[in-house]
Amino acid sequence: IDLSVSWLGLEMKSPLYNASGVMCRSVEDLEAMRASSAGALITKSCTLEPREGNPEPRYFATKLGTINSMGLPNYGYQYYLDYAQNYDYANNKPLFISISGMTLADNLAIIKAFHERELPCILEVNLSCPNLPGKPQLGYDLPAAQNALEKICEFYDRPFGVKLPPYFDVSHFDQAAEVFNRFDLLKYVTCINSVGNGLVIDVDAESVVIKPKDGLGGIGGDYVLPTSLANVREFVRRLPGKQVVGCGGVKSGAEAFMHILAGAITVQVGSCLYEEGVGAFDRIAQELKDLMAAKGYSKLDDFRGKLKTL
Ligand SMILES: C=Cc1c(C(=O)O)[nH]c(=O)[nH]c1=O
Repeated sequence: IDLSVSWLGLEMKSPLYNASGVMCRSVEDLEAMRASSAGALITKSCTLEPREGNPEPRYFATKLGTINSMGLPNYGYQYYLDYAQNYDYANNKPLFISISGMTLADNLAIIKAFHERELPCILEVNLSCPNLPGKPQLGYDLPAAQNALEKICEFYDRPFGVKLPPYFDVSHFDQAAEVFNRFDLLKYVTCINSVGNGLVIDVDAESVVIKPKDGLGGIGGDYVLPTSLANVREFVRRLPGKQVVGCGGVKSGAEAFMHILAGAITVQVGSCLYEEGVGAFDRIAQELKDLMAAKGYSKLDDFRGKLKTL
């Protein structure tokens, strides 16, 4: 059973890696990811300056998933640029860098800094952080997203990706795809980021469970699986020549299989990785292999994008 993926001129031994934000803020986290059986690693979205993030508690897990309002805590882009500069690309799994500047100017400055160093890492522009009080998600402001992509593509000349929020209306899939299809160097989209501004309530305490935004936070885990699968399948249909990375609700081989059946090129693990640790990559990969074997598949392309309709 072969789980390898070849895309973006990269080779991955496993389709599984972390969702940005989980196990990727510090060098220790990144080294744990690099030492794991994940097929790649992506850094925590970074800003121009280091950020503490939102007040705690800002993360909570339930039986069905997670809620987070971290508020973009990160060590500032220079920290991740240093890591990317010292990374041994020839002998390691692919490295992705997530970028989420507080303003367009910040995003352009960070991307320029990476561009100047001509590193093999792949940039992923986050259009979907739901947890910055007062900051609308670029992914939900398509003219602004298009403007940002135009400004980036004025100078950035290498393949890159974007991290998308979930969309819930077919007209929005159409409108978003119309923007993304304008940019040849935009080679992939990652669907989805957390489902923004959910509210988890503790009945006993009669209280919210996280402090920021009076309890509102991005939702992940089982709660979001059908939404993430729909976003993957709808963007695969609408973005010819681009790839879609599946993210959302992956906790076993079955969900990884679903994402790939829906057309995902690779699959990210967020909430489950946060709760279980890097062992999740070994377990999920084995479950995926067992599922493939039971179905007579020997490689991912045997079933990728072949979701049947009725
Ligand atoms: C980059 C900020 C994000 C955060 C955060 O740092 O609050 N949480 C998410 O679920 N998704 C994000 O994109």
